[in-house]
Amino acid sequence: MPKQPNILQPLATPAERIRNFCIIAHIDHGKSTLADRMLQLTGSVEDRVMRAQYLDKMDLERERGITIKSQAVRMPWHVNEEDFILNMIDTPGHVDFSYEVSRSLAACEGAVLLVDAAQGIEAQTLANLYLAIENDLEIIPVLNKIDLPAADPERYAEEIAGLIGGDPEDVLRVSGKTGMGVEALLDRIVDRIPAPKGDRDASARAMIFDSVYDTYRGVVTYVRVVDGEIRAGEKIQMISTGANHELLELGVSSPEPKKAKGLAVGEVGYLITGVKDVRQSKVGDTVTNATKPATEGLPGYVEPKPMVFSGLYPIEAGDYTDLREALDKLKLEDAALNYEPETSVALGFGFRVGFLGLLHLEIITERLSREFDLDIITTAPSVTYDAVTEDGVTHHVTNPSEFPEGKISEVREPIVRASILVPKEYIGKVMELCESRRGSLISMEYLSEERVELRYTLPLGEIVFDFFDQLKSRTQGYASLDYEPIGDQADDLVKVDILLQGEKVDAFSAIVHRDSAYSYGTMMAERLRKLIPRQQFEVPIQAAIGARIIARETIRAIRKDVLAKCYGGDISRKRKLLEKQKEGKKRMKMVGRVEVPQKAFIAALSGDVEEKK
Ligand SMILES: Nc1nc2c(ncn2[C@@H]2O[C@H](COP(=O)(O)OP(=O)(O)OP(=O)(O)O)[C@@H](O)[C@H]2O)c(=O)[nH]1
Repeated sequence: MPKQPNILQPLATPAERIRNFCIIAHIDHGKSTLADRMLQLTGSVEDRVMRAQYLDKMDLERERGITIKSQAVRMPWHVNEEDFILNMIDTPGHVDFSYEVSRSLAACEGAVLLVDAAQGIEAQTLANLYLAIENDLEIIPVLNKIDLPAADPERYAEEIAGLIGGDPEDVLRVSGKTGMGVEALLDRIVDRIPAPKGDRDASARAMIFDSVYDTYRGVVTYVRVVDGEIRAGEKIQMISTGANHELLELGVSSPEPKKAKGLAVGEVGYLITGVKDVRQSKVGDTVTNATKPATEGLPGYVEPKPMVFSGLYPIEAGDYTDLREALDKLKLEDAALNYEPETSVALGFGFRVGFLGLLHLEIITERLSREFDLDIITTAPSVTYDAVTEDGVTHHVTNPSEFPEGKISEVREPIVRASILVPKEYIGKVMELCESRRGSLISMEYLSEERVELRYTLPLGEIVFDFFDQLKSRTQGYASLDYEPIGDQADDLVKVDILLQGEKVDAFSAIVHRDSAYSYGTMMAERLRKLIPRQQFEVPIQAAIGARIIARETIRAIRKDVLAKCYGGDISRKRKLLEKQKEGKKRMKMVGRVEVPQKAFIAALSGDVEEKK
């Protein structure tokens, strides 16, 4: 008798036995813990080797408890006498990575909507739910953490049913921690989520939903096959660039990588082509067979676009080359990271770096310090402005110091639509904050008796700074925020320069609304007055819009004579003091005639200001 193909093996699994799903949840609602239980229950990971948050491979992720990179896992599940393959696609939870989230969702037919039974729906639950609905996914609502004493499943089941329709009784109740209800959830995934559909005889079309750089294996590209099949050993083509690549390895993660003969319609797996850089294998792109390429890519491909820019400078000038090398390395694994060299009077040689958002910035700077042991200073994050000069030319400004001089007819800035969820008693405080940041209210909607969703349009430049911290502190941590860019808009924006004895200090230039120009100018001038040591002459510190001075502080003159103290004393002590002064000078930057310790610049940027002695 011919041997039956084992349908649990890749390439042999018929599409109708596959279920592709993801888990969407707000941060900390227990996605990773639930994924761990699923791995255990399906026998994908033995109890012996199970460790908490198995799928969060990066140390930094585990420590911060956030998921940065999505991964896919293939798990067998047996129900009603039949074998199935469940592909769980992990999605990053944060707004900065929403494009990656949308691609992960597009690789699935269904989504488990996971909500903490003690917290209820939060902003990221909603944002991801909307994305899942846009992608036509079947939604399976689930309340998690029902083992918690504070859990209130009845109340939140109502809230969820009110949001997505259906019966509150239909909302599953599980505990990722104890494993309660998780088997029933796996059964329901098989039952409710549609099997993938595709044309097995067509040229291959597989969507890249993740691309990860691995030091040992090079770039590992995760794909979901939509049509046709990809076989090990063949040549593949990237549709966006037309580039052909040799397929060195193909396989599935179960969850450890396992080589396979191929991937057919509906399957999820990884490809290794030997490319060195994730830019050659971009999220959203379509992979096809090089010999019989599909003519059209799958819809939805977008180039990642940096939204927030900041200058990164080594604190020790000698670390510049190390910083460049570190950025070059990070770029291999991060297609959204962009940078170019930049010099600043105040901070020396560094880089202008583009990020997807603030969390992205934070992750990169933290990795530079932890993994590369670099001490760096970042300038205040800024967005991209379009400044139109009177001659009709548009200047794309990612660094305030590049803002064009002379008459400007219009300045446009990026705008986002923000959704903020808060308990109703904080509505007033949130509105106050949004209004102080030039927000305009679009709508206000009660999700339940307690909770409200406020929608605002806000300039991105107003929220990149400390908006989230402000929001949290005004609502005792209860508010959650999500936003998406919706284009740009003109406003009365000006560049404020800070001058030391008439010389501009580039690192402190900022583009702000005219109404905030004065407060920005006085704040920076005051900080610098406190931080810069007295010189042998008087030093004016000014804030200016163009040629117009809007604020002024003065550092009074002093004659700093180090030798005065040892008048008549012994010569070796005098020499020592002179040496010491020379040492100190090395760390000084000259702005015109003014000597400024680099420390002062750093402190002024970070707001860490103590009055000098
Ligand atoms: N009591 C209880 N705690 C849980 C349960 N599931 C998760 N937790 C805890 O909730 C916290 C967050 O869980 P994670 O699994 O890290 O949450 P996550 O949603 O993956 O978080 P992100 O990756 O940051 O989005 C951890 O401290 C878990 O131990 C549960 O069912 N019951």
